[in-house]
Amino acid sequence: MSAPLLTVEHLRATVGGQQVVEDITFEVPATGVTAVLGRNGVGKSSTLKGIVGLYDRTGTVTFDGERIDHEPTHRIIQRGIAYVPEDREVFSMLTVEENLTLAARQDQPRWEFIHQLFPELKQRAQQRAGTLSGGQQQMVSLGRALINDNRLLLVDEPTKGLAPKIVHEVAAVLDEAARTVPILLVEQNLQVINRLAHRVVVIDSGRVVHTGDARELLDDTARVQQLLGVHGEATK
Ligand SMILES: Nc1ncnc2c1ncn2[C@@H]1O[C@H](COP(=O)(O)OP(=O)(O)OP(=O)(O)O)[C@@H](O)[C@H]1O
Repeated sequence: MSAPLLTVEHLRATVGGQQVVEDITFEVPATGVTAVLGRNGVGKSSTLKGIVGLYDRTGTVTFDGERIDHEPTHRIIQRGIAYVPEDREVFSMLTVEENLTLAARQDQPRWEFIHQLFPELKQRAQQRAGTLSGGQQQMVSLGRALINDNRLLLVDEPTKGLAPKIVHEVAAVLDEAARTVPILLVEQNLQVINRLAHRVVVIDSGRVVHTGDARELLDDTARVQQLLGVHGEATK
């Protein structure tokens, strides 16, 4: 693996006094998709929130050689780490275009890239985001991250609750985006992992229990069953 872009060491996170991440250590390379896997409630989302400072955390997080674990979230975002939350936070009363414009931090928002990735968002530019389908809102949410020239994307369960056809579309967008920016992806759908992920980090009870090549893990159905409690065929 080339030099990591993000290094997480002994990350521990708490929210409301409750410990939600025990002791997480892993690296994210500077290219490709690194998937965070694990059963429900093991601390995947909390790990992303700890990295971007949305939950109180201790431990060391290094981004491109610099410590970011004491920085506030807005400073981390300014460094070029985009965070796409699980619940598709869009401003429902604002239009698609307004949602995207508000997210643009840089002098030259990447409108062309966004419209190429999401032709539908161009057609629906004047529609209020709250009236979009779940899949379309997910596209807005991803668009809000991709409109900036970010250096790393943290994406939390982007296909959750979406119809299979839309899951496929979201995966296609992430696949395309991953050619331009590395992605740390929390995802439960193993077909999506199979399509996108190069490396995997498996969490159980707030700790990392496996890291390695995505294909190697997915080809080992017994190990998938052991680590994730799902049948290996779910990856096909
Ligand atoms: N804001 C919060 N308040 C209280 N408990 C929380 C909060 N966030 C997370 N937790 C708890 O921390 C644990 C880990 O949650 P987290 O959402 O990180 O897991 P996850 O692996 O992402 O799960 P899922 O796959 O179900 O989204 C769970 O027991 C959860 O209930």
